[in-house]
Amino acid sequence: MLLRFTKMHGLGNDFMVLDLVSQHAHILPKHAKQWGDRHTGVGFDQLLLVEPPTNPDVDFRYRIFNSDGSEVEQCGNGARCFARFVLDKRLTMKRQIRVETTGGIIELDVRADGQISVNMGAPILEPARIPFQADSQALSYDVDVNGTTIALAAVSMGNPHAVLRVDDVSTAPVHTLGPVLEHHPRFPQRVNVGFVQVLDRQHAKLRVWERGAGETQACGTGACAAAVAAISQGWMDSPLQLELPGGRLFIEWAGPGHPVMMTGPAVRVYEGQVRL
Ligand SMILES: N[C@H](CCC[C@H](N)C(=O)O)C(=O)O
Repeated sequence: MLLRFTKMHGLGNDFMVLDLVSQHAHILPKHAKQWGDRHTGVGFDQLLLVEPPTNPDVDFRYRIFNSDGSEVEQCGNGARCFARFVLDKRLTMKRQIRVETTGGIIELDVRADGQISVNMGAPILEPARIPFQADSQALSYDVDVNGTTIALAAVSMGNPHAVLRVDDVSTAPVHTLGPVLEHHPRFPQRVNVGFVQVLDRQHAKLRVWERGAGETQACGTGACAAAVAAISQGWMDSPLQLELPGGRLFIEWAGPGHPVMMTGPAVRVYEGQVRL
């Protein structure tokens, strides 16, 4: 069967989006891996599935697969593209949308200026729920990597993140330390790895090695996790701007127990069809 899809991106973090409200198909991890290949497939960082809700209190369900085929709990840039998609496809007329993901319920606000604000929920800091192996919760943890001690923050936005402070993102070991930490045994479900360079109290640069996708042009949940780590450790204040290789995200967080608010763009690139 032929399936219609839309190719989209949020600051260069790119997605194949499938409407499984109007279309009916059983998508498997192998499809994400096959279609995610940038030479023999569509090519994307993540595959997003838009489905009817399983919960009467929300408008849709949205599932996320990395290009390595792994299904994950949350995707911030994908959430904005999801909101743009369901409006453009007239799957809803609402501009405030509640959607359930494996990582929890998030609320999206499609603003008149085209930017999309997402209530990403409160960050999870308890090690066991991230999950991250640690004797107790802390703002920063020392992790041994092949005999070298790495200081990092551990934060979940529904999906797990490690955040490291660096002096200069352009020389950060994203492609060497990133994959090693992604697979570190203290992160039993692997981890996304953010490298943040603080510029001042309200501006920073960020690069992210994503679990299951490698370095991406932007990572929404990574930006939220980096903001939580920077504010918690007294490096920065809310609201703040994070400059990623693909562009800027605006983050607000009022502290523990409060939700992280993320605002940014979502862009449609082209429509296509794939054969299942
Ligand atoms: N690679 C992530 C999922 C995509 C997150 C990212 N694209 C975002 O915008 O939040 C993970 O395995 O948890």
